[in-house]
Amino acid sequence: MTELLTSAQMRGIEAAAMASGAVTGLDLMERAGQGVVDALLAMWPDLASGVPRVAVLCGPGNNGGDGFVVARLLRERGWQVEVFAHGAPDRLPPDARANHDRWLALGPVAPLGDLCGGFGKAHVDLVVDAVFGTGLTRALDWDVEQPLADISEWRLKPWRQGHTRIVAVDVPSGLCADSGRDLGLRLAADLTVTFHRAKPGQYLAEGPDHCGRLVVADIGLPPAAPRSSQPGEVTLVDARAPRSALKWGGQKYDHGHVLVLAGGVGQGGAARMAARGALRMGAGLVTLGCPPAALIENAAQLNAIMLRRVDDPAALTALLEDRRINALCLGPGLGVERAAGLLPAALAARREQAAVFWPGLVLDADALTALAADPALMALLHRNCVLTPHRGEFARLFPDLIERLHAEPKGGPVFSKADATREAARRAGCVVLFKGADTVIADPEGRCSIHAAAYDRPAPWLATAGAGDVLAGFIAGLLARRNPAVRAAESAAWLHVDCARSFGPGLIAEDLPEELPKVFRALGW
Ligand SMILES: NC(=O)C1=CN([C@@H]2O[C@H](COP(=O)(O)OP(=O)(O)OC[C@H]3O[C@@H](n4cnc5c(N)ncnc54)[C@H](O)[C@@H]3O)[C@@H](O)[C@H]2O)[C@@H](O)CC1
Ligand SMILES: [K+]
Repeated sequence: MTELLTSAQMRGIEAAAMASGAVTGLDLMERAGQGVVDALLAMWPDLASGVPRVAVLCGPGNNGGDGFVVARLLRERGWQVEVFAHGAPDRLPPDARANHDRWLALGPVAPLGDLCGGFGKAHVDLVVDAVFGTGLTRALDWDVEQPLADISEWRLKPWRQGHTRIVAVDVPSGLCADSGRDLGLRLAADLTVTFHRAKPGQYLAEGPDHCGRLVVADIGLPPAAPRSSQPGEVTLVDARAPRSALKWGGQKYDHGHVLVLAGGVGQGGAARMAARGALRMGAGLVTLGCPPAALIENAAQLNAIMLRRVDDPAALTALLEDRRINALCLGPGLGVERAAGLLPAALAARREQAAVFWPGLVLDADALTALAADPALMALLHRNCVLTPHRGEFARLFPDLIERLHAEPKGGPVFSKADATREAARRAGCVVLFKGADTVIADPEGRCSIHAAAYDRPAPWLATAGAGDVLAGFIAGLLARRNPAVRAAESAAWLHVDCARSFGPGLIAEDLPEELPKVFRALGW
């Protein structure tokens, strides 16, 4: 898992490094500026061969300080650099002020407001956005928003010659680094160079759409000791996540038995896709449990997946006497009424071996709607449950949290999807996987991770009917294989996107489980 750092955590690490005497603020600022220059030259090597014209936009804090360093380093390369600043120099923090003054020996500083209307007919190769970084505390005022908006518009003018590239220092100005929420974002970047570690806001909400390519520059801050994620931290689900799906041998009963509960006649497709997902994920056995009237329909469609009749809660309780069933999936195509009926029996299932434990339980779709309608059920959730709401289901379950998430952001850092998911998991007492292009997974102890289908992992084809049913099945499969709930959710989210990316355009939900063998092979398994 890759560590992500909020603004407050970043400030803490910087302060600790400076207090230890290992670095000074000026060292860090110089390395940050150098990191931006290195990254932009690596992305656009053609710029190095000419004498590019650059506009550097500097703000009133240390982000602006980084901008003054970039301006100086580019000027020293012989580039034509103009600097525009927002705020009075005598109010700059000391390191930013020092770099402002160093720049003054090389060139003037014009007010940011001079950019209203854009650059006119001038040709500009590169704009460096160093107005606000992690210190953004409120929405942009119009006197900052206007010039940034004007540059955005100016870029699209048909009479302009050549391409103007935008590099954002740390985050595009107006993006909340913690939440990815828009606090007056007007200028999307082609490249964002962030420092030490990426920030949650670069993966959440509006972040990925506005950062362009994301590069993390090392500025010599000490690395955190390697360890698994801790309460209060946010991590990024990375390519190490799918390891929990790896099979090491054993016979089918060693890999668990998933029971997927299905709904009535004509409603079985979603549950069958979930079951197929669980089976391909390596569960030793998968059984579909449906009402008697739907047996023929399901029997006609299933081979490796077993079929059992589950009429009602009593039948489910009886079936769960089979102690080999160690994971359940409720929701896809189940029907809200049947879900409400079966949920108490599913939640009551316990196993006693060395200690009491609960079978893994994925609650999706109709099971979430049933859960939202009956708060008493919420109290029965246990730590082997995984709730997989999309935004609408999350709103039914936690209306106050969605209201906070949708409220117009005023001050920063803004309440984020990570905050909302973490609070939901705490209340539910189980793992919550809040779906989206920015999927967030949290456990009741406050651990939180993000899986973003963005940057080098976009998966727009996943927006297709039934994709969520397969994800529920993937999680159930990994739970049956005795993965902790949070790890099952993270691995499933990663593999789900990988399947979509491996299949590519034209994907339908049925393709996702069938793509898993190819994805596993590509992982070298
Ligand atoms: N934390 C670190 O370890 C490092 C930080 N560095 C840079 O420092 C940045 C953070 O610097 P700061 O904390 O000074 O924060 P910023 O430079 O992002 O901005 C803070 C300043 O802007 C003002 N402000 C905030 N929101 C405003 C708004 N909407 N309208 C007008 N003024 C507003 C604040 O009052 C403050 O004066 C990082 O993004 C990064 O670029 C780097 O120099 C390297 C090391
Ligand atoms: K910025």
